[in-house]
Amino acid sequence: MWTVEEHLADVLGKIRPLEPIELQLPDAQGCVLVEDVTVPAALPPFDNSSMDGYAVRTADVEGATEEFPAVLAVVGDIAAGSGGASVTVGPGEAARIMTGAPLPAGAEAVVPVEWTDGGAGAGPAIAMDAHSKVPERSGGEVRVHRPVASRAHVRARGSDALTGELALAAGTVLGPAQIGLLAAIGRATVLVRPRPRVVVMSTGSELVQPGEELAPGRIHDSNSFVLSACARDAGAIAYRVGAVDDDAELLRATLEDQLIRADAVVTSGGVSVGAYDVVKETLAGLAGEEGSVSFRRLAMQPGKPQGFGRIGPDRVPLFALPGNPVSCYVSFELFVRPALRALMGLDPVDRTTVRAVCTDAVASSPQGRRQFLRARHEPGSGTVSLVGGAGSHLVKALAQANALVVVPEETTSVAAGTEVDVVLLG
Ligand SMILES: Nc1nc2c(c(=O)[nH]1)N[C@H]1C(S)=C(S)[C@@H](COP(=O)(O)OP(=O)(O)OC[C@H]3O[C@@H](n4cnc5c(N)ncnc54)[C@H](O)[C@@H]3O)O[C@H]1N2
Ligand code: MOO
Repeated sequence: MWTVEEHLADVLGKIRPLEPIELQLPDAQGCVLVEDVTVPAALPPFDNSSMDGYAVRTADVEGATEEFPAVLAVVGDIAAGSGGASVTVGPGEAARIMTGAPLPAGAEAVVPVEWTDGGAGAGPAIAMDAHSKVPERSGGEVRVHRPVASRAHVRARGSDALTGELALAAGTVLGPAQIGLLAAIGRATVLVRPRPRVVVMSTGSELVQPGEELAPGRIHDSNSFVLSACARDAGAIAYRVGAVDDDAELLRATLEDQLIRADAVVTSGGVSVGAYDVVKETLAGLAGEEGSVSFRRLAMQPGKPQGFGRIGPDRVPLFALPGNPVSCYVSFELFVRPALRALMGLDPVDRTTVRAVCTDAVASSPQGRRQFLRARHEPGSGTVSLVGGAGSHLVKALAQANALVVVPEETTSVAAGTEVDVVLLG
C-alpha cells in the first residue's frame, strides 16, 4: 500500500508546469503571469479632473462666498475624451470641465459644480445642465461660491503609476483587479501559463447519460460531470467525453483520439479487481511509446485503488480514479487538483486544512487507512459536523458537504468533541 503522501509526491514529481503562451486578457484570468510587466506610460496619462465642475485659477476665487461670488467668464467646455488643448484659462476665466477630462492650460484647480451656480445665475447648482438641452452653458458666466486650494480635485499625471514602474511581477495570479490594471496600461495580451486542457471520461457499461431512460441494472453517469466540474473549478478547461463501455479496444481508441487535445486525462472506474475492470487491464499493459500507468492501492478510504502514469508520445499525465462516486471525487481533490494547479504554476497546490472540533463521534475507522469523511465546517464556531456515512456511493451527503474530516491511519475511532484536521472544499 502507498501512503497518500507517497502517491501525491509521485504525481507531483512527474508534473511539469505548462509552457507559457501569450493570451488575450480575458482568457488569462486565473492564470499565472510569467513575465514582469512594467508600466509603459504614466497613469493617469495627463492631469485630469476628479469632479464635474469648473477649472479655475485659485487667485480668482480667493474669498468667494455665495453672497459675494467670483464671477468668471466661461471660455471652454471640456468633455472627457476631448484633447482640451485648445482651451487656456486666463485671469478672470474658467472652463467647464467633466470628470476625467484633461485640465486645461492656466487652470490650477477644479471647483465642483455644486460650489457654483452652474452658469444659471440661480444660486447653488446641484448638477450641470445637459449640453444637449442648454448648449449655451458652455459659454457665458459662472458664479463660484467657494475658494479652492491649488490642485484640488485634480488627479495628477502619474499619481497612480509612473512610467517604468513594475505593474505586476512574474508569478502573480491574474484576478479581476490585475486584469484591470493590465488593460489600464494598454496591454491586450500577456504571457501566462495556460489553463490545462483536461479530458474527462467515465468508464462502465452500466452508465447512461442524464436525461436518458434507465434500463434495468443501469445508472446515470455522474462522475464525468463531477470531474469536469472539479477540473473547471481548479482552473482547467474540461472536455467531458462521457461514458465509455467496458471494452478494452473502445477505451484504447477513445484515449488515442482524445490525447491530441489533452494536457491531462482523468478516467473513472475500472481500476479495482473485477473481471471487467478494463481501465486497469488496458492501461497496465501499455509499453514503450504508449507510456505507462501504474496501479496501486492507497492507504486511504475512500479512494483505495488508483492508477497514475503518463501516456502517449507526449507523456500526458493520466489519472485512473476509482468509480465509486465519492472515491472518485475525493481522489480528484487530493491528487488531480494539485496536479492541475502545478501544471498552471499555481502555489500552493493543496486545499486548505484547518483544525476544528468535531461535533460527532466516529464509531469506527479502518485501521491503517486515512479516512476522509464528508462534513460541514462552520468557520464561525470552529466546529465540523459529519454528513452521511462512510459509504463511497453516498452522493446526496457529498452534495451537502463543504469539507472532509481527516481520520488518521492509526486512529480507529474519534470521540465527539475531539479536534480534527479538516480539508476545506472550495
Ligand atoms: N473485491 C474487491 N472489490 C472491490 C475492492 C476491493 O479491494 N476488492 N475495492 C472497492 C473499492 S474501495 C472501490 S473504490 C471500487 C473501485 O472500483 P472501480 O474503480 O473498478 O469502479 P467500478 O467497478 O467501475 O465502479 C464502482 C462503483 O461506482 C459506480 N460508478 C462507476 N462509474 C460511475 C459513474 N461514472 N457515475 C456514477 N457511478 C459510477 C459503479 O456503478 C459501481 O457501483 O471497487 C470496490 N470493489
Ligand atoms: O476506496 Mo473505495 O474508494 O473505499 O470506495
